[in-house]
Amino acid sequence: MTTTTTTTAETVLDAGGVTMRFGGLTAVRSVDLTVNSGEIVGLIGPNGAGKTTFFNCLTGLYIPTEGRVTYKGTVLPPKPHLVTQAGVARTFQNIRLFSNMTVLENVLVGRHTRTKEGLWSALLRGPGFKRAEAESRERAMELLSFTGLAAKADHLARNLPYGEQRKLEIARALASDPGLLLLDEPTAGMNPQETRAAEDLIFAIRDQGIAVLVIEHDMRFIFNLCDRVACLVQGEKLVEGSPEVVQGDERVVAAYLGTPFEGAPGAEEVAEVEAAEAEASASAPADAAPDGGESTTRTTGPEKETP
Ligand SMILES: Nc1ncnc2c1ncn2[C@@H]1O[C@H](COP(=O)(O)OP(=O)(O)OP(=O)(O)O)[C@@H](O)[C@H]1O
Repeated sequence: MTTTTTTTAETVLDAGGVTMRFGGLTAVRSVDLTVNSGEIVGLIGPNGAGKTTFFNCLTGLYIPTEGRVTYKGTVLPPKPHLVTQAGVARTFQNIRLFSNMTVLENVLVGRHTRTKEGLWSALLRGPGFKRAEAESRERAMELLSFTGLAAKADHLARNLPYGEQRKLEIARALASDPGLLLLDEPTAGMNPQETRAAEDLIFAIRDQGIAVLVIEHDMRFIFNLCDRVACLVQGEKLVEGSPEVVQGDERVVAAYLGTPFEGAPGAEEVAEVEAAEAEASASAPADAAPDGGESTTRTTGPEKETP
């Protein structure tokens, strides 16, 4: 299903007709999605549905084969650092911290897109650089307090427990002062307590005026957190709506359980394969296996041993 999106003054992200092909594989097919200010939007879908590929198209890691992506009405440049500079920050499915740097240093790295001091100023450590450095440290410490990591500012990132490493990734993303934050599986590997804390943190980020788009497999988390949810299946947007609408949609349930329904992307191909298999097993003698091995015809009852 594709919905018509209307650009309003409130639209932060507007992705229209985004398609990404890798050779013969269409990983994302003509996906439209908007995120408005004050919103937390969820992106769900089974493994391989194209969620991360779609994120990569939004953040300049991939240049979409077709479609366009705008942030606050301006087309996003096709380079990750320029996308960050424009106001879109992200975290990754696999944590990407500088593990041998301290927690504070990791956040300072995320701050560099917002500092204007050049290389010479940094090397000569002039007054402009010192002032900018002090401001960056102050902002970084604020973010560490906001994410609950201030007491660990001097710890090496690699020594943080897993849940805190994920929080640190978020703090680092926030250091670029984004208007939109993209989170790719922020609770992956977390225990229930850490997941609840992550939920509170994302609500707090939204309350600071940052729109959020989040990919997640934990359905309870996503339906509790999001104002709107879109479900991708085999690269296409299948359903979009409120958490109540999406979780009650039989097509979403079927996609997760792997049961294709009429009209689902790929359902026709699955039906064809099933019909061909049924025809082949109907025409083959039950006790004959074409390759001389075991017959593929299965009976429903317990198999009897032949004497
Ligand atoms: N760089 C690439 N080159 C070729 N194929 C790719 C590439 N990246 C992704 N794909 C393919 O695109 C499809 C979508 O993958 P993607 O990782 O976007 O799915 P996903 O919904 O994020 O899955 P998961 O929930 O498992 O992370 C998959 O078939 C994947 O193998």
